[in-house]
Amino acid sequence: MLAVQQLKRVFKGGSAGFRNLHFTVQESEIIGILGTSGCGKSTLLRVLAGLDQNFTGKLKNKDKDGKQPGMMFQEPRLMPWLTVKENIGFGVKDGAGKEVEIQQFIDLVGLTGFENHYPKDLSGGMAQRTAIARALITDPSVLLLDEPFSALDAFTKMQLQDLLLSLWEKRKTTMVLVTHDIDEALYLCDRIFVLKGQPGEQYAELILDDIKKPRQRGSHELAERKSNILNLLDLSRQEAN
Ligand SMILES: Nc1ncnc2c1ncn2[C@@H]1O[C@H](COP(=O)(O)OP(=O)(O)OP(=O)(O)O)[C@@H](O)[C@H]1O
Repeated sequence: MLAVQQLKRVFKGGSAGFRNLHFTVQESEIIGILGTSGCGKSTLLRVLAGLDQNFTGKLKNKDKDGKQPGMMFQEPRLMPWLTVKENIGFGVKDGAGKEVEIQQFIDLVGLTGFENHYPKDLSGGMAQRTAIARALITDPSVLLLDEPFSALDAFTKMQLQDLLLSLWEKRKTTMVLVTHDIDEALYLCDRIFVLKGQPGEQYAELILDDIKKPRQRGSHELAERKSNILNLLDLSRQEAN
């Protein structure tokens, strides 16, 4: 679904981005990207999304039907003059099934009854539900998520993680999730890439597909992996010093 080889993006004047990235994302996988601040995670997602073309190396980001990735950000980026229904349907071509399809996505993300609300009348969690539906309705090859829940309170965050998981169970959408939240990555992901340095480079890959989903938050298994990741991040800090 997604493959990169020797991928590199640095900015003018040598400002850090990332370099030496090689990975492949298989259909239906959820990949986590973890790394200390400034190691190029958001830059990487922009390149994967096709929003930044100033990279070197190889990038394959379209599926066999030519579909492109979809993107979701920390803030919902809804159009304030459009209702929930109109925001979700914005990128959908007009046609006989359009209304039904929009309603299906509204139901899927738990916004039934809020179709005609405007963004200003939504909670942060509801706005992100709208953003998830808007991203998924275009049936992207891969859903790229840039810290999608980091602005939400802990309770809403867990609800939306569960929503994402239930959508994945129903639709098996391939996802790449950039997050600062190690617990979130452990709860959702099949593999986690740890980046380090400036420019960021691939430092480690953790494989979690042996732990069945839905996972138990705070379980012994996840706690063990968490301490693993913390060690990796501590090591990367020591090396940087
Ligand atoms: N448009 C730009 N021009 C110059 N430098 C940039 C630009 N965008 C990002 N950078 C630099 O690239 C590096 C990586 O930025 P990026 O936002 O991708 O990191 P990040 O890992 O997502 O950080 P954080 O976790 O803090 O969000 C930073 O050092 C940043 O200063």
